[in-house]
Amino acid sequence: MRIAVIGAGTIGSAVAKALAEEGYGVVATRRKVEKVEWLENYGVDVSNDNKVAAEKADVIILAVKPNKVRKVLEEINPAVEGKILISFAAGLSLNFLKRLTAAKLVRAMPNIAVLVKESFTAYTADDLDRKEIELVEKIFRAFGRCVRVDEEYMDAITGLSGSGPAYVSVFLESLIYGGLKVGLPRDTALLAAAQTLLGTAKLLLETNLHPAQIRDMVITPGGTTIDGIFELEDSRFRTAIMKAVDAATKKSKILSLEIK
Ligand SMILES: NC(=O)C1=CN([C@@H]2O[C@H](COP(=O)(O)OP(=O)(O)OC[C@H]3O[C@@H](n4cnc5c(N)ncnc54)[C@H](O)[C@@H]3O)[C@@H](O)[C@H]2O)C=CC1
Ligand SMILES: O=C(O)[C@@H]1CCC=N1
Repeated sequence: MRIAVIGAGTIGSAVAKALAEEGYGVVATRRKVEKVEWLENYGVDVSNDNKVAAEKADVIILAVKPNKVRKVLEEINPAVEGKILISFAAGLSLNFLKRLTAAKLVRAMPNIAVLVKESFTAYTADDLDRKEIELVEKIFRAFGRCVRVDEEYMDAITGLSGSGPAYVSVFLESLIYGGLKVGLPRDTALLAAAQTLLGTAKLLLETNLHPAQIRDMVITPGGTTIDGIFELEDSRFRTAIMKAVDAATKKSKILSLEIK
């Protein structure tokens, strides 16, 4: 099984590395190939020839920015005809992609936690049989969890889990700042914030507890936490997060309209 990752930038190079570590034969392409030579240390072949990379691959992962997709597909067609092509491009629908290629299309949205093999990857596909879906899911599971969704949810997934690590990082940074404000050493504040996030996520995933239940377990009546929660509510923290997901989802919905 040979996989070509076309466009080894931030997400593409993370995926190429993860797949090579899981034993796949991987070629990663980028125009300035010297910027991805470090991937060779992980067993990834690197190239600036998209066409040859696609020709030699069984599965193609397209990890260029949405506005480069048309140009790259013009270049790698017909080498991808009938092969599985997984697009990571935000906002580009299966129908949009179908007009550009005769590959068997998968529209997928991973996130940057690919780097530690903890991505949440949602995907949608129309034309793949059961064996091909199994193959695609095996690829996604090499760098985290995956879920198949109806295409109508892909923009919302983009706004939530695709962009999510950025929001969570802002939250983490804010927790760290809070720790610094009340006098914690930097390294202690960072570890306290990150481990608290990790532990809470694990608690949620490993039990059937709803976040509201976890919140209530932490709030001792008349204790310390409720004073912190009061400030979050007063600052409309939840509204801010909901607005972030909503805005990124809307952007995903209009992205393909902006692309010629
Ligand atoms: N960064 C992220 O966390 C996520 C990004 N995505 C999607 O992945 C795609 C890439 O995003 P990023 O990695 O953030 O962008 P990026 O800009 O870091 O990576 C794109 C790479 O493609 C390369 N490239 C451009 N034209 C090329 C060509 N003709 N041939 C070969 N390589 C070419 C660029 O040099 C660049 O290294 C986008 O479509 C984005 O929507 C999806 C999920 C998460
Ligand atoms: O910001 C972006 O457009 C990409 C898609 C999801 C995460 N990064």
